[in-house]
Amino acid sequence: MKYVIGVDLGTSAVKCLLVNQRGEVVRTVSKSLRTIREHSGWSEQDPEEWVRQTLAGLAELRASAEVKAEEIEGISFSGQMHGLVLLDEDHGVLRNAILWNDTRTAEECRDIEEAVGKQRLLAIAKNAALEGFTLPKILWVRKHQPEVYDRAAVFLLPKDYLRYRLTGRVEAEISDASGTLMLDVSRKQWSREILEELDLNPEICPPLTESGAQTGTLLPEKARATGLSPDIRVFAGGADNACGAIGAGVLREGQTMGSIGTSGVILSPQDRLESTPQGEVHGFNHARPGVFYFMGVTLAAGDSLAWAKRFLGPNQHYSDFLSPLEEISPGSGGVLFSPYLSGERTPHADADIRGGWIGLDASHTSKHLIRSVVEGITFSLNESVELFRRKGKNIDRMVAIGGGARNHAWLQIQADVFNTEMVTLTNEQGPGMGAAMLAAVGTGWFDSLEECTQSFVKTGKTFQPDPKRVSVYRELFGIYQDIYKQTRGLSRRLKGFRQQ
Ligand SMILES: Nc1ncnc2c1ncn2[C@@H]1O[C@H](COP(=O)(O)OP(=O)(O)O)[C@@H](O)[C@H]1O
Ligand SMILES: O=C(CO)[C@@H](O)[C@H](O)COP(=O)(O)O
Repeated sequence: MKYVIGVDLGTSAVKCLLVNQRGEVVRTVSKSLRTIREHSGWSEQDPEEWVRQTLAGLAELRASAEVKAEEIEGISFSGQMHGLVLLDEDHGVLRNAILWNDTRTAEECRDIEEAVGKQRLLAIAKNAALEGFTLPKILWVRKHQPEVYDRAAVFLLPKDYLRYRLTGRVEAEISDASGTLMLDVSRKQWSREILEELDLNPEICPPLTESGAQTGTLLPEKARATGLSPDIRVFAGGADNACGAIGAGVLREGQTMGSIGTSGVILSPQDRLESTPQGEVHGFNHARPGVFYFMGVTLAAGDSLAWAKRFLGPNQHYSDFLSPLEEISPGSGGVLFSPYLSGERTPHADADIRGGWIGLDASHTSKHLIRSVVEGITFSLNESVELFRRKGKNIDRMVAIGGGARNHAWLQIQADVFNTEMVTLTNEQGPGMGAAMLAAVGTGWFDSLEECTQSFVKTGKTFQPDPKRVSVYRELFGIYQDIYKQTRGLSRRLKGFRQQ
């Protein structure tokens, strides 16, 4: 039997999957990652920890599976998007990586809009200037840490850095590069225009590579450290959401994926990419060549649930913690939760908004709070679903992936709130599966991702919307939508009191 490995560098963990030629996941190893939050709105990780945990994960994967090193033919990567890793001339890391959910760069976003122009930015980069993207992070470092910036020779995105450390090759993969705000997304080239307007040296941008391209083999010392063959072929990989979509078989216009991981994502492929007038949804290059996708993001989706679990059920497994989903009725007894723990992206690109519960009374228990958190996360994602529908997309079937797809009661809530059929996968492994599929196609097992999908992607249970609950949720969603409008001013007034 032959095998490939998919590595997903997520936010909470790096996950390594060993997949055989039938698309069966033979082994998985997950190694947790620490996020550093020094100030409110900041979010960083240590790139060295990514490398250490990945090497440990790969070594464990190799040791626990009864396969010969030479049977593993390829490896590829998926990664959390947008994060900034700055390297010096010798490719040493200059500071902690600034992550996708770090919102310190509101000022730099306004600087970008002023220098490039909002409409021109949308025309080239297909996205509005948002705090999470890479370009404003580079400008923040230039402004606030000039001594670091002056030594910066090149930047890399998280999984591209990880791949560099395993292969020695410095390259930026296209689907991830489209999340930097520096790529001319249609042309698949770094945008000289954007870089020039912001007075950035184009050399800071690494050479580009396609998602399915081979980017070398493992460095001998990394092969020794992991027990893998130094001849294993390494393929570039993709942004985690692009890889999540590949793993879910979401490759074509007309299909939709709903992912609830640390963040929450609604993603739908596009043959052509016209930006929305104000960039309300993101537009990126898919890891399938020639295809793009629209995407809406809830910054703290699973993250909100994980936060609530820390004090409402720290020692419980998620299956027990989420038992109130079976016991409490839709609407959580009149309690609504807004999941703006890290600010928000879609549809309110607002770094200052903060979340909360509304409607509490003395009869409520922790069960109501837990259900309301799940409903609030789902309402927030429904804002993206509604935006897509307003853009003319027909969403009557959605493939569910990520941690949020592991709970049947939550999947039913998603079907009822989104008013769409929710489909699960029998071998759901998140973006790591998409990375493994890029390696499977790269090694020549299949002629195309479509062919690989037919053999690897297996759908499981489906959840149908219930018309009664759909109508209850429609009414609640209207109230939920008002929370943003009614609390925006309050969040701004509270800003000065946040932990700085
Ligand atoms: N069994 C479960 N049921 C429902 N939600 C879960 C479950 N396990 C994890 N989650 C949620 O999924 C999130 C992690 O999602 P995952 O896709 O594994 O991670 P990441 O975003 O880091 O790639 C957690 O924060 C949690 O909110
Ligand atoms: O910022 C985005 C997408 O624009 C996030 O989706 C990140 O890509 C992180 O993903 P997870 O760790 O939640 O998988």
